[in-house]
Amino acid sequence: MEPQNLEEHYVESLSYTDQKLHVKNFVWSADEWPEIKHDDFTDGDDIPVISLGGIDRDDQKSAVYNRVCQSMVEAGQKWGFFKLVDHGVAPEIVEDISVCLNKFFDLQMEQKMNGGRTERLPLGYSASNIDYGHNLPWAEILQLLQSPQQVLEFSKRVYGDQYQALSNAMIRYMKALDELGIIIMEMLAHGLGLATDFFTRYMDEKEATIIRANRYPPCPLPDRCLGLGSHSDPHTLTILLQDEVGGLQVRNNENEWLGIRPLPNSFIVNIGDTLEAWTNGRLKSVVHRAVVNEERNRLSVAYFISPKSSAVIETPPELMDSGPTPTKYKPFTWGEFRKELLKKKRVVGKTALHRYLINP
Ligand SMILES: O=C(O)CCC(=O)C(=O)O
Ligand SMILES: [Fe+2]
Repeated sequence: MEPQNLEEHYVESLSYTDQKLHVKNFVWSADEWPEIKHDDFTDGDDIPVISLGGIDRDDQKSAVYNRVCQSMVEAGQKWGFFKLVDHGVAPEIVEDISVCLNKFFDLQMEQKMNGGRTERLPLGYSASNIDYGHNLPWAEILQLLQSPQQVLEFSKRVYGDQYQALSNAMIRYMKALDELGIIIMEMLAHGLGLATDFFTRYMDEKEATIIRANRYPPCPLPDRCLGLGSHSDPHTLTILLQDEVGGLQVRNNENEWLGIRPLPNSFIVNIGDTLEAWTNGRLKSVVHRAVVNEERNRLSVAYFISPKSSAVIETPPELMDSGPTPTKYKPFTWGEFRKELLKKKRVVGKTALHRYLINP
């Protein structure tokens, strides 16, 4: 069918009961149209795979611990991304959250809207992001704080007294990912020659850690729409779960888009803007996006890890450069950066950190 005809199709999966949307409402500006498809992968050209098999956190002098820390830092420098296997999160925890989130997204819109995002609380469920006006994401989104209380409240609003399956799955998953996040942050610090607790000493409170589930419905016009446009993650570290469908693409050092092949039982780990600044640009926060496909729903779950709001993001002496400008960024607190982010509707590409650059 011609794109013009497809554009007239009604998009039930992303329409609210009082707001009917058609494919044409989701067509992006032509310069953003993806040239590679959700399942275009290049053999031998993908982000590194790192295994935590045999890692003992309490034996930081061991050769294997040091080798894996080094490979994490190298991946963070070169790609900003890696796949993590043998990560120690129980398969049933991952299975459970995937099943519960897919069931949630399968509900009728009216029921999902009981947990809808409101002006007061910019979290909860939303179909796309209508307030962007144009370049609308082809995605349903559920965002919640790492707060068992908020998760329970949300589950009860959607499911009434049947709330426990979703809230239990989410609370368990968040706890497991907090633990994994600490291990990774310790290993990155160690690999950079910093005290192992250099980052994690600010991470005992989880007030600003967020879970975001994205479900991308089948799209009749995937070469003109995007699930999520090109962006970098503003937080410190992202641990992303993606199903087997494919759609995550990362921009490499040659500015080309690269499809990330789904790998069973793995997570994708990527460096956020805050960690790039904290490490004086040693670790890179890299632009990525999600493309959609004609046939299948795709689920991804991003866990955005952050320090507490009062943490000062400031380059440690070990990572300063020689020469007249030893640091690239002015110090800032995560809380201040986060407040700025919340004011913006959308951050395109990699622009959020620029105002802290010493030499813009
Ligand atoms: O769906 C994906 O693979 C990417 C999700 C993502 O980048 C995000 O939620 O920030
Ligand atoms: Fe992202």
